[in-house]
Amino acid sequence: MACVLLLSRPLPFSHRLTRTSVCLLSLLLSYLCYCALFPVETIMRKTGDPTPSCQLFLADGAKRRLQKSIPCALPPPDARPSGAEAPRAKRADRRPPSTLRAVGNDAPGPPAGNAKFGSKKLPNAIIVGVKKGGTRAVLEFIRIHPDVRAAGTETHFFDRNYDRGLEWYRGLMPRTLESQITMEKTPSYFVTRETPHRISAMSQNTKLIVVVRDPVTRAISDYTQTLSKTPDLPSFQELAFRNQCLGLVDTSWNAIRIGLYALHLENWLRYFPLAQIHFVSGERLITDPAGELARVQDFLGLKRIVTDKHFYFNRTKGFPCLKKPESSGSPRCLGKSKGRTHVQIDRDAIEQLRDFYRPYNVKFYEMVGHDFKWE
Ligand SMILES: Nc1ncnc2c1ncn2[C@@H]1O[C@H](COP(=O)(O)OS(=O)(=O)O)[C@@H](OP(=O)(O)O)[C@H]1O
Repeated sequence: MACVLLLSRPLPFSHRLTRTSVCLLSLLLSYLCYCALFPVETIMRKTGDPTPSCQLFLADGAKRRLQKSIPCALPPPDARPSGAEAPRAKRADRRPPSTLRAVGNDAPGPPAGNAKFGSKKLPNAIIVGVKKGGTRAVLEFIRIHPDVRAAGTETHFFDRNYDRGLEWYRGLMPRTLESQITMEKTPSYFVTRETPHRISAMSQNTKLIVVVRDPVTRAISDYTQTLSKTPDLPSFQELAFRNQCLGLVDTSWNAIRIGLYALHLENWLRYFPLAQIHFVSGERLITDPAGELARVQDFLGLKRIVTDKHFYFNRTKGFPCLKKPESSGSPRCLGKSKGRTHVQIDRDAIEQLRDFYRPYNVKFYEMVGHDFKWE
């Protein structure tokens, strides 16, 4: 406008030059105003740019984890709940990375952050046993690793819910990014005959973790748990022996049967190579949780991120617990059902059970190539 008014009057050449400069200057000012009002980002979104950069909305840590999957690791359209918006459109999704590392408790739901990223996948690794071995401790300790996400509750898919199908099973899993491992734990799998075959039918590459513990202590732990729910239960000895004087052990009692590790393992080895099964010592898990977790991380091909810095020994509980996470919250011990005071069993019965299990234990040590020293 200013340009038009100035040019409408005849002026000398030098004045015309000045007017041209004024004109160019006003054009430049108009352009700058336009840029300020309509930034490039807005324009890209309006024109439907398909690859918005996630990095704009994520703090440093999350950026690093997402780098491999940029452009944005959105779930495929079919994996997103209907009507769900793309992550960047929602304020709630712009959570700090610390929430990705939320520590689970006894039977936790999925950590709050990261909820809309990634997709639900069938597990790459399963803690298959053994009951009362320390399976919850292993899952809760490994899931503080940023590259691990786990189903909080036991799914019992391969033993009790197999008829529901793999898609049902997948639906129970947390969302994961491509770089993350999906895990679950159901301790009864180890002693269920059909399970190895069914897991191998899902994927022959599934990594298996078995937390083993002295079968005598394990049986007493198992009995203590049942007794806490059924107070009028017969005595441990009555259940454990068909004839205690003759030292005849009742192997049909589940608390005894579960501890025959060598027999159960034979069944797994029909479907999986030994190298695909990792054995955690339930005893060392208590005395050296960081050492056991280092081996679990190596087995899963993970960087050793969970270390002794994450644990402290809680004297009141008598077990290792997780330290307070960097961000907030309080130290985390497992729930009351983990680390109970055991029912007192007389020494003779314990000795008889030790004699009974010895040959099975020796066979188990030979099979796995490791002496767990249960004496
Ligand atoms: N850090 C820590 N805190 C608490 N408890 C721990 C821990 N590490 C291992 N354990 C041992 O875990 C035993 C329970 O095993 P599981 O989690 O496999 O039990 S269950 O099968 O899921 O019911 C539980 O057995 P009990 O002591 O007999 O209760 C514990 O000995």
